[in-house]
Amino acid sequence: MDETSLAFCPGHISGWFKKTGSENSFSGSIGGGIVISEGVFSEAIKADETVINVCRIDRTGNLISCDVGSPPIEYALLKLGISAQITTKTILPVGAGFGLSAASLLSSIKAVNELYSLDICDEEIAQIAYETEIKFKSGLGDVSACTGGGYICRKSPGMAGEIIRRYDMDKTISAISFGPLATDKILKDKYIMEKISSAYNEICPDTPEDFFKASREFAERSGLVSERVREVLNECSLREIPASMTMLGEGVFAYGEKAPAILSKFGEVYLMKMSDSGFSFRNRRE
Ligand SMILES: Nc1ncnc2c1ncn2[C@@H]1O[C@H](COP(=O)(O)OP(=O)(O)O)[C@@H](O)[C@H]1O
Ligand SMILES: CC(C)(COP(=O)(O)O)[C@@H](O)C(=O)O
Repeated sequence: MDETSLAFCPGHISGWFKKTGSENSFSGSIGGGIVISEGVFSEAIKADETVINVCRIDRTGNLISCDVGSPPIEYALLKLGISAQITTKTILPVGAGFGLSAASLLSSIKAVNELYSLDICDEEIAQIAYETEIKFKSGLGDVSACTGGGYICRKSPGMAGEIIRRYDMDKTISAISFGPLATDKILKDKYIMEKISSAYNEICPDTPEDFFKASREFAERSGLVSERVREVLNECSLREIPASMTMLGEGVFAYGEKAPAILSKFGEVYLMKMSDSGFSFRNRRE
């Protein structure tokens, strides 16, 4: 049997963010988010040609569907000068604001690092993932977020940026998605990005409730809340359930035990917790 290497990276839901750098350069972002227990598993096998299978699985790990190809991961492997067959697996929808492009990059690079004994340290792995994200405009701050766990506040951008991580978010986090918002298109839209910038409020909440309050205030000011998202947020407000919009996806994430029942009226509910840790190697087998 072929040698297989498995790594995992948690996803990251941004509650608020602001792009940093000059108008046409994407140096990263500052903002707040939650590193979540659901994310991406990447399984790598040595191969002469790179093939990336992007798969959805159900809660029990059964495959639902797979697509072939992930330009960011293909690019990262090319930069490393290696080829591999990689299968990424996640229960979460792609492009829906769960930071899966960053998670799939980090878990895939970590997996091939072990597979080929490349001896690249975690900081370098994150740097490659970060540069790839910026190049493809598939994310700005998710890579730095997923180098650790917690609900976080990124005070400065990039891999050397200052991040405050808090860990007292113990209750269930639930989320629904109405569909994707293409991160690269939004990041290239000058009008939307200006609105997002002016919605930004420099804040570092120190309780889960304040985290959701700050997220909600940003979402309201950002102009990104759709009719469908608004309906769910209103329903949550009525029941005093902390909730906001998943950045950048047309969806809602909410906090606490009352939330799943309310969200389930609107769509499939994804249940998760805050993750205490970032990306990691899982195992290698023959
Ligand atoms: N699970 C995954 N496995 C492999 N590649 C992925 C995965 N999720 C996202 N990507 C890649 O990243 C690109 C952009 O994703 P993006 O819209 O930023 O999603 P997200 O909001 O989940 O981060 C996708 O078109 C795909 O090429
Ligand atoms: C909000 C976003 C720019 C994109 O997040 P996603 O759509 O999940 O890739 C994120 O990377 C951030 O900088 O906060």
